[in-house]
Amino acid sequence: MNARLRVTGLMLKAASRTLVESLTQTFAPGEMWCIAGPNGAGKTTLIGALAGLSKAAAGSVSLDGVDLADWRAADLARRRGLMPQSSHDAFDATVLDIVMLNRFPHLTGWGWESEADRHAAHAALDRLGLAAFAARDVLSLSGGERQRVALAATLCQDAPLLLLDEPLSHLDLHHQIDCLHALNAWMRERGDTRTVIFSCHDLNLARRYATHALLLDGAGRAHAGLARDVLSAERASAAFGYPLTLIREGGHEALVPRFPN
Ligand SMILES: Nc1ncnc2c1ncn2[C@@H]1O[C@H](COP(=O)(O)OP(=O)(O)OP(=O)(O)O)[C@@H](O)[C@H]1O
Repeated sequence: MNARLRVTGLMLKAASRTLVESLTQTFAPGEMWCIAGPNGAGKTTLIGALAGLSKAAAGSVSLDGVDLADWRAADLARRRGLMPQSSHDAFDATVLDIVMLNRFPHLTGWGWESEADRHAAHAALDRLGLAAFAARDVLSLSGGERQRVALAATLCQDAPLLLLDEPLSHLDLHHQIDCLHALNAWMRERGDTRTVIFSCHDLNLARRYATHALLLDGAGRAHAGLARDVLSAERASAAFGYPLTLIREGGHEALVPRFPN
């Protein structure tokens, strides 16, 4: 089961501002894409359009050759998972129940969860080091713990296309790396049939873990390609309006700001 997302001539606007002028790109199975760019560049807007939640000013987005607007909601939910930037919990619920909610597209018959759904939820919690949290009230979690639960829920949906809006924003470095490892492992175990698209402000994590990057410059331009080519010191400096330099040390690379003296 894989998914091929195709964007053709996509134009995105916010009021009178053009966020993306014209984007044509395929997001293929086995690829992990990072959407990067300065605040307000349009990362969340783009993810909304890729998910089929918001309408573009022009162009189209198709999944497996079918325009997103033509998908039945239930079928689309089995094909793409979306992790929004934040989760708002209004009621008490256990972490396990929250994760299990994302099995909804797979339920059949009377809509009761099966043993397989329960197993998938526990496996997703295990994958993100959250097994001990299964019975905890979701309202008692810290921001970072809640974010990892949201990622576990999205993985539990087991859709071929995952769209993750800043999945690492509340996490410390250790958990950021653990989550990217977990995503990588999830993709590999499924024979690189899955496509992951996530937005992220940490260019070094993106360079290390993403196969591809889409860099929005906030002025309508979007650079797409292999992560290390797109997130170069030159391109990133221009997009973020701050001089960056690439340093190399013992086989590691990092983009660092050139702080003024
Ligand atoms: N209804 C609206 N009217 C005017 N501008 C809007 C509206 N909705 C969104 N915008 C603007 O669109 C731009 C893109 O927003 P978006 O949330 O996609 O940016 P982002 O790249 O995800 O930013 P961040 O890194 O801060 O999360 C922002 O400048 C935002 O203020």
